[in-house]
Amino acid sequence: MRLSRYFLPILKENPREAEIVSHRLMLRAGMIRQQGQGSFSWLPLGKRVLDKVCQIIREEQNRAGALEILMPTVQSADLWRESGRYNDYGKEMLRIKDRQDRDMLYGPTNEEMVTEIFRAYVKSYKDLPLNLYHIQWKFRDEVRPRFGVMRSREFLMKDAYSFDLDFEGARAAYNRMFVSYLRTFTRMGLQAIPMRADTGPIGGDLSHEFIILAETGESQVFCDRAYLTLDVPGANTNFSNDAEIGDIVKKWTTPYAATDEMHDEAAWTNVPPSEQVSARGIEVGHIFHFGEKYSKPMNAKVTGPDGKDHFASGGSYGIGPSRLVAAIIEASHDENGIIWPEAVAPFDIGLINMKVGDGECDRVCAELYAALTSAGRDVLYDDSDQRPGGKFATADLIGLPWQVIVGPRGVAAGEVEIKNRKSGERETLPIAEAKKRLG
Ligand SMILES: Nc1ncnc2c1ncn2[C@@H]1O[C@H](COS(=O)(=O)NC(=O)[C@@H](N)CS)[C@@H](O)[C@H]1O
Repeated sequence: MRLSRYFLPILKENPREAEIVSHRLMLRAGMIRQQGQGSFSWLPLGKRVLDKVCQIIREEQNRAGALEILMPTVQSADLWRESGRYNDYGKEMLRIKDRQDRDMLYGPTNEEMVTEIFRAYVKSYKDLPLNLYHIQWKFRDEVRPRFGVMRSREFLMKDAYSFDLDFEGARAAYNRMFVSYLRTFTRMGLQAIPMRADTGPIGGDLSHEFIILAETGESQVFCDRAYLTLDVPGANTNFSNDAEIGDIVKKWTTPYAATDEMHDEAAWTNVPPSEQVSARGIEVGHIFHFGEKYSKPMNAKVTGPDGKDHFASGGSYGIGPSRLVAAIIEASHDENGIIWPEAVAPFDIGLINMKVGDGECDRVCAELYAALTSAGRDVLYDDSDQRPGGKFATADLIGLPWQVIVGPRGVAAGEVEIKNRKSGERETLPIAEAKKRLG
């Protein structure tokens, strides 16, 4: 992609409304634009990152056996009246009237709707286990939206919903999602720690939040240092083996970890002081087991092996893709800007032409762009008329993992400079070598 043909509204100054670094950098890097309170447009650079985050989530949900669907954002209030949550949900729910004056709402979550889908088709335990998920926009009229997309009113959520015959099956479904989350956040370059959590308006009695440690996090968390070095399940994890998955969950829930709502001071004293980590954290995922909370009032039941009817035992599993974009920046930035982990970077390489219009520089840039692109790399070619200093600042700000710097002196010697954004390491090498190294 040529920068001269892209849409990247970089801000030179720090926007005063941004209180935390991710909000500041997302605005300055031209990734988002605020459209209203807690409501944002995703501009081209931001949308590329959001899509990569969603793709990793999708791959790991599919690996764990969940099936992707897509449900509407606007829901009928009648469904929520069946579960009893229409009144309970409170002021966070955006309530709407349609032209026939029917009560509608902009979905804050989809437990009722997915239960309606389930009860319409699934009648036998032989059709279980079933886990349906979607990646869909939600609206929650947060009393205090802030920190940009970290706590917005309209936000993207992956929400998965499992259905099983009994608690044993539902616990196995919960465990599969738990392990899937460990893999998901690791692939984004994040260290997420599962913590026993409160269940709130979703309900149930078994819940874990997945928290990444960051000093700007809204949650206060306490955990054993052991979590920082546990090895994350590999791509060969057998999600069909309940025992194997259960062992992984046991390993990841034995050392102490709790959010402040669930913190147990007595248990905490059993953790050696040298092993105690008390920090701020960002909740990037939250999983719940809630049994018959929705299937019973909505009469979603299956015939069991005993020939009797059983209300499905359910769970729901949320991840915040739009929040994750901000969380990744909180976890990976420096004073010059964002440092994208390769797996979610909007482009792999920033190609910087220090002297646009110079025949040799233009030629070498075109050659490198063609070679790297045909090698499958996403290249953002800064062919703008900015001065070199401004180009370097932009490249550091938007945080692409690699920069290739093409200058007149270098090309005269048949060389270019490559720079790794994370380490800051620079290396001058022959053009052919650069193609090989980054291609
Ligand atoms: N206001 C918000 N802005 C951005 N992301 C949010 C917001 N509220 C929640 N999220 C993200 O959405 C995830 C899931 O939200 S939740 O309320 O915990 N869970 C649910 O709604 C369940 N229905 C899971 S299917 C959270 O872990 C968080 O990462």
